Amino acid sequence: MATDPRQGLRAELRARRHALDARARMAAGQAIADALRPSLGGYVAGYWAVDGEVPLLGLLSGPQDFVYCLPVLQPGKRLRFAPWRAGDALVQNRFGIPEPDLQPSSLLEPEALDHVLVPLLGFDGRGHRLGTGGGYYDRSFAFRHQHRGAPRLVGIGYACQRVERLPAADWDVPLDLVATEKGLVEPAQD
Ligand SMILES: Nc1nc2c(c(=O)[nH]1)N(C=O)[C@@H](CNc1ccc(C(=O)N[C@@H](CCC(=O)O)C(=O)O)cc1)CN2
Ligand SMILES: Nc1ncnc2c1ncn2[C@@H]1O[C@H](COP(=O)(O)OP(=O)(O)OP(=O)(O)O)[C@@H](O)[C@H]1O
Repeated sequence: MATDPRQGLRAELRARRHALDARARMAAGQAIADALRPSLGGYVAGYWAVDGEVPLLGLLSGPQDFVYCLPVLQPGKRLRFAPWRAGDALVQNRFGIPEPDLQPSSLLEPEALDHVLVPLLGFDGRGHRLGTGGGYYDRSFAFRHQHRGAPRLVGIGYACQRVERLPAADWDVPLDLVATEKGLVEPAQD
């Protein structure tokens, strides 16, 4: 949307992320994987990092007490999720992001997940998130407005993506936690 006041902020936050070199990104991904691993179990949705996002593949090395899943685009700008292990088949979606090549009947609904590692461009201390602007996560996890149970939504970002306060929209689904290379951020109440 050309008039979305968040667009300028998205460009600024994207530039901050691109300023990090590959080494810093890998180190951040490893630190975040190490910090989160002990708390993970069941079905865990990750993502295939693109555009300088925090890489999560560190989660897949070493012992794993959870089933790692990747998002799969659905009609209506929603997401479902597919278990994925290194070596499993991938196809590119319309944004050029690899996703598992599974029959629709094998995909998991968002409600079936235990933890969701949510990619973000920006976050604030209240657990509000700025994403790429498609509303995919907000739409898919809108049920969290009604009940605060599982899945646990964990934003994944670099510390430099924190802003003082994001303009919150009605449809924003707040994060339960944000993980950065500098540690875990527990959202504060207003
Ligand atoms: N790694 C990763 N996977 C993800 C997301 C994400 O943010 N990161 N998503 C999080 O939602 C979903 C995909 N959402 C996306 C939304 C917009 C664009 C994008 O590039 N938009 C272009 C416009 C392209 C077009 O409309 O054809 C743009 O903004 O310039 C990409 C992915 C699911 N998978
Ligand atoms: N629950 C919902 N139902 C219908 N539309 C929604 C819902 N949540 C978000 N949207 C729509 O999605 C659009 C994009 O939302 P927003 O800018 O918050 O995306 P985002 O969180 O940055 O993106 P993403 O989750 O894909 O990374 C908005 O125009 C909004 O109207």
